[in-house]
Amino acid sequence: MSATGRPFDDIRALLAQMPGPDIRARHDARHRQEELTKPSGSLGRLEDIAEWMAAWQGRAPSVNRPTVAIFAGNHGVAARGVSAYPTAVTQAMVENFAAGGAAINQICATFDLGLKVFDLALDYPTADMSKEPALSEKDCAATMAFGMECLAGEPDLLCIGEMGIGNTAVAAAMFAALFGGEAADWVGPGTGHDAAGMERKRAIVQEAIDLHRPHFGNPLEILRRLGGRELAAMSGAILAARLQRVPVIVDGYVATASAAILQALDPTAIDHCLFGHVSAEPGHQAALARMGKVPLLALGMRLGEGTGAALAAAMVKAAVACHNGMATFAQAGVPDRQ
Ligand SMILES: Cc1cc2ncn([C@H]3O[C@H](COP(=O)(O)O)[C@@H](O)[C@H]3O)c2cc1C
Ligand SMILES: O=C(O)c1cccnc1
Repeated sequence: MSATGRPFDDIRALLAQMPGPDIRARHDARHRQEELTKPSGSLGRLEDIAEWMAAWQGRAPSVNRPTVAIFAGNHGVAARGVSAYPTAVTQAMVENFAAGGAAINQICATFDLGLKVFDLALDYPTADMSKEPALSEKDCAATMAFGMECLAGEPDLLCIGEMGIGNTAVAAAMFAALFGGEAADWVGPGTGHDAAGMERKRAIVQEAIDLHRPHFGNPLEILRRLGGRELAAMSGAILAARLQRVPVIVDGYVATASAAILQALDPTAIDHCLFGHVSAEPGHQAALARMGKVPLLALGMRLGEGTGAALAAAMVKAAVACHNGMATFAQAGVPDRQ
C-alpha cells in the first residue's frame, strides 16, 4: 500500500499498467487455424477461444496449470435474511471444499483443474450494506491485494468463483449501482426464496441502493460500499491476472459483478475474461448484455462456487488441444479446398 495518497490510488495505478492483447500471437493463431485439417471456421467459437488465449498469453496458447480460485466471505446484510440459508453455510462449505465434497470438487476432478480456496475473515462479516458501507477503503484495497495472491501458483488459465451466503443480494445492488434500475430489476432468488423471501430481499437491496446512490459514479466506491470481501478479492484477482497475462474465466452472477467493477473503471479491463456460463439467476443475462459479453455455456445452473467457469475451462482446454494437436492439411496429406 502506498505511503502517501489513498489506498485506491494503488489500484488505479495498476489499471494504468494493463498490457493489451498480443496482436502477433493472435495473428499466428489465426493463421494456424486456417491450416488445420477442418473446413475453415468449422470449430466455431473454439477457434475464437484459441485466438483469445494466444492474444492474452502472448504466445502459442497452452493450458498446463488451469486453476479454479474460490473466494469466500461473509456479509453483514445476510443477518437480515436476504438468503434462504444461514451465514454458517459459508464456513461449512469452505470445509466441504477442503474435504472434496462439493460440486466444484467433482468438476475439477473430472477435467483435471487445480482448486484453491481463499477464505476471507469469515468470522468477521462485513458491515451491513443496507445501513453503512460494507468495507472501509483501506480494507477494500487490502482485500483486492489479497485476491491478487491467487496468481502465486502461476496458473495459465484462471477460473474465478465465490462462496458467500447473501452475496446474490450484494451483486444485485452492485449491478443496480453500475447499470441503473432498482432492486426489482436485479434481485433474483439466489439459493431459492418463496414470495415473501423475495419481497424481503428486494426491500433490503433497495435500502442499500438508496443509501449509497450519491456514490454510484465511482466504481471502487460501489465495490467497497455494496460489495464484500470475496467481491473485492475477485476484482483484485481478475486485475492481477491481466497484469500477468493470464486468461480468466468468470463464473456466474456474483463473480460477474466483480468483473463489472473493473470494466466500469476501464472499458478494456476485462478483455482477457471469458464468461463461462449464463446463470439461471435472472439478472445475469441482463448484466452480461450490458457488458457486451456472450457467455459460453447455458446449462440452467445457479450454484456459484466456480462451477460454471470450471465447466467452461474444459471447453477452453479442448479448444487449445485442437489448436495445438491437430495436423495441418500438408502434414496429413488431406486435400485442401479447391
Ligand atoms: C449448500 C450451498 C452451497 C453453495 N455453493 C455455492 N453457493 C452459492 O450460494 C450463495 C449465494 O446465494 P444467496 O445470495 O441466496 O445466499 C453463495 O455462497 C454462492 O456461491 C451455495 C449455497 C449453498 C446453500
Ligand atoms: O450465478 C451465481 O453466481 C449464483 C447463483 C445463485 C447462487 N449463488 C451464485
